[in-house]
Amino acid sequence: MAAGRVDVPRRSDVGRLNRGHLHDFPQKNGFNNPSNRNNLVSQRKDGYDLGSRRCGLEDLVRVKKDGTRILDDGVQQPPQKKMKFSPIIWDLEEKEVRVSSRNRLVSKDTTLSSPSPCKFSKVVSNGDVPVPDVAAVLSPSLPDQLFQDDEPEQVLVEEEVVQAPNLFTSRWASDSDDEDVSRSEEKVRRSSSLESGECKTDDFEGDLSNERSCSVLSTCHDEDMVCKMDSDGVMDVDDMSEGDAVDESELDVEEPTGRGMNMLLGCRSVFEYEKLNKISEGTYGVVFRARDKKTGEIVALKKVKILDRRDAEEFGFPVTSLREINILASFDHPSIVKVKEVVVDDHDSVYMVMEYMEHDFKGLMDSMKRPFSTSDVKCLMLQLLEGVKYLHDNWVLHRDLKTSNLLLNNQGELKICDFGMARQYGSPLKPYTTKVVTQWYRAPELLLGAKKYSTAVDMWSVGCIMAELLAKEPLFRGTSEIDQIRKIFDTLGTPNEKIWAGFSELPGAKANYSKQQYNMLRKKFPAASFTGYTVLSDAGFDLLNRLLTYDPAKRITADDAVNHEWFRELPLPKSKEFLPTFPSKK
Ligand SMILES: Nc1ncnc2c1ncn2[C@@H]1O[C@H](COP(=O)(O)OP(=O)(O)OP(=O)(O)O)[C@@H](O)[C@H]1O
Repeated sequence: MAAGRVDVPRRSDVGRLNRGHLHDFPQKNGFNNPSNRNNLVSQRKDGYDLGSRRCGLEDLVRVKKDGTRILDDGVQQPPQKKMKFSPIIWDLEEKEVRVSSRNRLVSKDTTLSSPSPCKFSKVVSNGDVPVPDVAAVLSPSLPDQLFQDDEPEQVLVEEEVVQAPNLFTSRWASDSDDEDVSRSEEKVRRSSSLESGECKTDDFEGDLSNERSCSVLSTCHDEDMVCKMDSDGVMDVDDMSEGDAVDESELDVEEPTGRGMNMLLGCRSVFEYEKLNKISEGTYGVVFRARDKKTGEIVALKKVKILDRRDAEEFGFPVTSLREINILASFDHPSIVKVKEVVVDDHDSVYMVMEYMEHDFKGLMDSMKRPFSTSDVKCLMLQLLEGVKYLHDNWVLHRDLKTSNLLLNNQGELKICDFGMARQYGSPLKPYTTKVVTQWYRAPELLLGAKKYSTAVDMWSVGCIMAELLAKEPLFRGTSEIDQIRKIFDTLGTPNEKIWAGFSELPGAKANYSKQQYNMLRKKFPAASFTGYTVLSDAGFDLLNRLLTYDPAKRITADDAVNHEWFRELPLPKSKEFLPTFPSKK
């Protein structure tokens, strides 16, 4: 453990132990390794930073025996109040956008200090969907004057602060950062004289050499999305289409790291980068290849798509993008694409600056003549599973795992990208939208309309990806939802109550499906083949079968999949450096 760090037991450990569905899972051929309950420790040994957190508040917060925390200023904090994983704070009560004392974050962590050139715009509702007003993108370093007013008992404490790269301690900081920081702090202090901490920063513009304000980040509107706030004033961005519950119960999820907090604060200009070419244009963003003018480093710039700039006031900042920035900026794992910073342009368009990855697997496999070898696939699957395990350990569902969202660089590193559909989940499960996961990779429980689902939906997608990596073509290519279900049933057999308890109660289970009695998957992946089918050992097939298990409660977890026998039998997983290289896409 690094000096000055304290180890905080992770909630995800508790959750995993409580999930219990592993007990239902049939023990077969010894492939089902018991869940590694100590995986967090072992992960740290492997260099993954999952559990270690630096508590920057030791001397700021004293804890009474009953768990009540007492701040230095004497404010008592109710026991067990946790900050949710969100650097954005919303205020439902106030009509005007403002910094509310109720949303105060207290931190003595100077590494989290940053100027906060916030420029807030009003939130506009379309009248149908209740859109809450945005309070602020808060800087933990906002001066106390800003908060010295009402309701001290509701002060939120950021309990476990992780030291992490941020704009002001990273290489992105300019030489004059210290000066800029203190200057902008001074500006914020002055602006704090505004009523109730309203943060008006228009007059910062042009004052900070390399920064622009992030006005867009304070507005949120999406047809199907609303941003909920719990009683603590902490945002829970949610998708309200498809009858998602407005469950006010405390999700109470910890923030994986503290990085996200700072990403959204002071933004540099996109003109620090030279755009080279467009890589791709997706639903939520355009992705460019670009060069950092200072360092020459090649990066990927993902421009957040706002439907029509003229209507930006109306449409606001897409929630999917807020989610993505929130999550990506907070995570730090070798299998998750890194967001280096968030930048804006002259028109307040927002860009995520990401590490550049030369390939995505969809494009790659389209251009490959032959499929990956078994040891290549094992290497790739291990990286994917480690990434998914990290997400699930940190209470995040990706909900859109597919080959085009898996990137590969020339060092053989696989990274998961596109967290636009990702969201936190909690225990007990709440109903979520089922319109997630691109159809071909969508789990049967989603296709059949289950509103409560969990990590197993990602594991199904991983199964589809494993099959695709092996065969170089998608496993279930449905042309519609019903065709997707049909294709799955035709291959894996039509499910019933016996193999999937609760199946018959699913909304989609009432339809009259043709009865396919047998699981035909082995035919597609035989143990030996002279006909060109992809060969897969018994252990490999066992893993694939467990990933593609109907009953989500019995589907293998990322934790168990990482430890599956297949990865230990010959041929062993290739090491990353020996993966084949491919001509870089431009
Ligand atoms: N860091 C990166 N480096 C290189 N290419 C990237 C990077 N991030 C994304 N891309 C490319 O851009 C494509 C789209 O990215 P992403 O999925 O994040 O955008 P999106 O708008 O959410 O797309 P979609 O609508 O397909 O979900 C990826 O498939 C990949 O080809």
